[in-house]
Amino acid sequence: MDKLQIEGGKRLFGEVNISGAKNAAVAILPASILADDGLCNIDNIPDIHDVKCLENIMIDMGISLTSERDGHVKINPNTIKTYSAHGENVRTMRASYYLLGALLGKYKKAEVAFPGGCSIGVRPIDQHIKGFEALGAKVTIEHGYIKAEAPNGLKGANIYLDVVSVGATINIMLAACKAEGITVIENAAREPHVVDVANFLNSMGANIKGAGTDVIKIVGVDKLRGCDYTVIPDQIEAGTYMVAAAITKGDVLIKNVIPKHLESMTAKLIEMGVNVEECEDSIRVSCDKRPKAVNIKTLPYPGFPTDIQQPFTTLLSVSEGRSIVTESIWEGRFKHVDELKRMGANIKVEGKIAIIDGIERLSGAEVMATDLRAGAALVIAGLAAEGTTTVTHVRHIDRGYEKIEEKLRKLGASIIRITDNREYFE
Ligand SMILES: CC(=O)N[C@H]1[C@@H](OP(=O)(O)OP(=O)(O)OC[C@H]2O[C@@H](n3ccc(=O)[nH]c3=O)[C@H](O)[C@@H]2O)O[C@H](CO)[C@@H](O)[C@@H]1O
Ligand SMILES: C=C(OP(=O)(O)O)C(=O)O
Repeated sequence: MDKLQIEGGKRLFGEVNISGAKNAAVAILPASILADDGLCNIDNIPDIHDVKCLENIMIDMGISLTSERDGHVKINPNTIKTYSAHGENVRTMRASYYLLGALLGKYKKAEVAFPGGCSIGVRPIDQHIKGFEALGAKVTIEHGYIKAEAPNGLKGANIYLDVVSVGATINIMLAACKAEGITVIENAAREPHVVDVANFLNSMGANIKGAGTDVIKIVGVDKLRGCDYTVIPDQIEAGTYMVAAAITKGDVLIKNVIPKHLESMTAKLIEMGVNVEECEDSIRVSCDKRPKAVNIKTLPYPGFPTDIQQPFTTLLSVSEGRSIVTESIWEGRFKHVDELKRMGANIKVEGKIAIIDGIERLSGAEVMATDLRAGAALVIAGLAAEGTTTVTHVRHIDRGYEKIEEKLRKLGASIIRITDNREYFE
């Protein structure tokens, strides 16, 4: 199993390019199934493990998918041979649940194994099921599979989500864009990736309005066609490099971003005394002093993203004063705290709250990535710590970060990947 070994204490300088957004790409790939004719040419697909899993699932289903250089993927979905998706790849990732909405929307039947994803708390899909049922589908759960079918077709409906759910909002959009009549999703998620998927579907000929607000209106259309599309940049990868620049007292230009998507993170860094300069499609983060403690509460967009909470916790662990972090989306998203404590952090978790008393410096240790962003948080800790940090279970990080050690090395970090006990420098 791969490990990342980091010699801490190097300030990060230079430029880093942000890849396409994981949580948009993993929805747009299954959304391409909805094309009735023509090819989907999608650019800026990140080179990450979750994308490879999804591509393999789709290829196994008979879909013609070629992944070309530089994040370009070409898809002809109409060679599909089955409406059933199963196997290890489906069960290990979260976003395989989007195959349900896409298959149901196009073929009116779908059978998909229960999804996996980060172990960050209970991850129900009741709102997805409620949405499919409101559109007229019969949904059953048997032998580890979710089966949805609508032999008489899907009909538009008004759906009020009981919780703001990214997955349910996107899955309902996928199922509804070819349903008969109008679907309205109320209390919809407003994340940039929700908007990106709506824009992709509209480029295919769908009629979706209101994405980015909490009311989305979908007027069903008869046919969708392939299109050319470019996935938005990953706001969480960008946030991760923003934190890495701040914690190492570096100066980094983070390129290929949409600064608007980063506003909640930018505001917190400025509150901490970090310098942030916004340009048109890049953001420069520099820091010349120890950041100040702040309080953070995770919320659905445009609030502070839960997915960047763990990297920020690392930064707060070496900031001056006491910070309170409230995680209000996932009840199990503090697993990185025990690992940070191995590095000397002074953090107490009480239910949804972490109380962090900043220390001067972390000390390197062997720590385990328990999930994707916990892994990123520990890499960031290693960059700032005194001595050597070894982060194990790197496969979690590889799910969502493209070439993390390569990008950090280019910024001056001392980081190597150890594979099967052999070190390699790419
Ligand atoms: C692949 C992907 O895009 N993953 C993201 C997606 O996950 P995911 O789509 O799984 O997260 P949701 O937005 O659905 O979950 C938000 C909250 O709603 C609850 N809930 C959700 C669905 C449901 O049917 N019932 C229910 O109660 C969840 O327990 C959670 O407390 O959004 C999360 C919240 O921004 C992010 O952390 C994940 O990175
Ligand atoms: C929780 C995350 O991913 P997933 O929903 O795919 O597990 C994440 O990207 O931080």
